[in-house]
Amino acid sequence: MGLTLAQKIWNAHVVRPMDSDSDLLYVDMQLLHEVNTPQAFDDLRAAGRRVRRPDLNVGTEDHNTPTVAIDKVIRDPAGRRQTTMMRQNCEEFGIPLHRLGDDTQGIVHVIGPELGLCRPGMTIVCCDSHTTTLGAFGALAFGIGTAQVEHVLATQTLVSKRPRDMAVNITGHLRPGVTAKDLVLALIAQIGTGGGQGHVIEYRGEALRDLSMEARMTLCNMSVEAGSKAGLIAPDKMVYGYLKSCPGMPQSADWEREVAHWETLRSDDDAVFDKEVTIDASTVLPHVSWGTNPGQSVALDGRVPSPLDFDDPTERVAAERALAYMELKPGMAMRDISVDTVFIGSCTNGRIEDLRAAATVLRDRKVARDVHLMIVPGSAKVRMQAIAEGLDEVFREAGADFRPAAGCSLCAALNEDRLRPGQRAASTSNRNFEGRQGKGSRTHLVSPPVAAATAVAGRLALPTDL
Ligand SMILES: CC(C)[C@H](C(=O)O)[C@@H](O)C(=O)O
Ligand code: SF4
Repeated sequence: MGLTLAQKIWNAHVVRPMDSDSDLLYVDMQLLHEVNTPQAFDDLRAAGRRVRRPDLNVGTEDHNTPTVAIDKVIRDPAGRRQTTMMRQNCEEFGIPLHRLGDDTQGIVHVIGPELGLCRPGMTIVCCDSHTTTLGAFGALAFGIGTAQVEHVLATQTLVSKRPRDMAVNITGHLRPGVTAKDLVLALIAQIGTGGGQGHVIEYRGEALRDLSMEARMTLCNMSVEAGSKAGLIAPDKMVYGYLKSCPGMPQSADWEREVAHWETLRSDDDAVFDKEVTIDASTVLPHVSWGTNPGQSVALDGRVPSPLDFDDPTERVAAERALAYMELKPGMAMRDISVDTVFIGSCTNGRIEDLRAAATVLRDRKVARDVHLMIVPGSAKVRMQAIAEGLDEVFREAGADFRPAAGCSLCAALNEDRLRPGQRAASTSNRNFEGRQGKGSRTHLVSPPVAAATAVAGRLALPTDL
């Protein structure tokens, strides 16, 4: 029987089997940020251990860091403490750190690719659930907890449960104006937030070949919102083209050899997946979430559903609760929902292509008077690129708040950027749980073009509505 891509990568990294369902895996790269890591370093220190391969660990500062006044002391005490510890820990253990203010700093999942830290066939872990993003490069990349971080620091290996395999077959092609964000929201609405539980999703199908690296990263990023361990896409020319210009890549003959190896990284024709679903990309419309999990999403053309629309009792109760929290009435047109905040950023949609898409909509237009449009680049590099292309001018002219520093910002409200209770945002991020953007805040997940159009209209809107 043939093997799936995920199985091939997994098998190539098994140091030794542990028990019937888990293996000790070699980890090619561990990425770190300031949340969830201080404890791992403390425990390492307490056990008198060193970091086995400081060269295969890389840190950044992203969750707690401010996006304004970055030259001042971080005001929030928790943020200040975690960032300080990150700096001390990386210094003490010899791990390279991309600090706030550096040209290479940014959200961990955005800088990983930029710095050429992820290549096809690698195993990559990070103390963060959206590590799945890096599956866009044909790597097996997933989030781990604090105790596992310590284990990887000490040994560069990890005990992990063998995942099952799920194929998401994407047929057809996305319509103009429909993005990878819409595709993944539609997928999660179809399979549910537990649809990928225990599985690695491999996205397959011709439609993928049209998708840019940014779009593929958006898709893989949100795989975790379907409950999956990882999401990946077999590498192709698009991946090689992206990587070619990244730092540290092999040159000439070595590069050719590497590419020849990457070409073998695909599922065998007779590989068997434990689960398989199909989604026709040509039927996907721009999507927006109405509830408090990413699966509670509908087409923007649609209406807020009624709990009675759900046959499953658990889903019905969840819908009732979500509608109460979101203060929405069944049957209301999604387009009639007005917002006071729009956030464009995060590891889902804070890349240059996302900022370009927003700028295309905002050019020669103004943000609605009562709306605060906050645009936070995913990395310092994205920010510099946006400025080089004059996007910052477009944002300023439109009345948007283009932040001078990169980070997670309003995606998780772990720094000073947060909504007040009752505020409502359209957000290009990935999670819309209760209180995600601040206590009592309400979030509608959208794509970058919809976010920009919504900022102009003051209510959920498509660019074609303007
Ligand atoms: C803080 C971090 C551990 C968390 C995650 O794991 O995803 C965060 O990035 C998030 O998006 O909620
Ligand atoms: S941008 Fe949001 S989802 Fe991504 S790592 Fe940061 S907090 Fe998590």
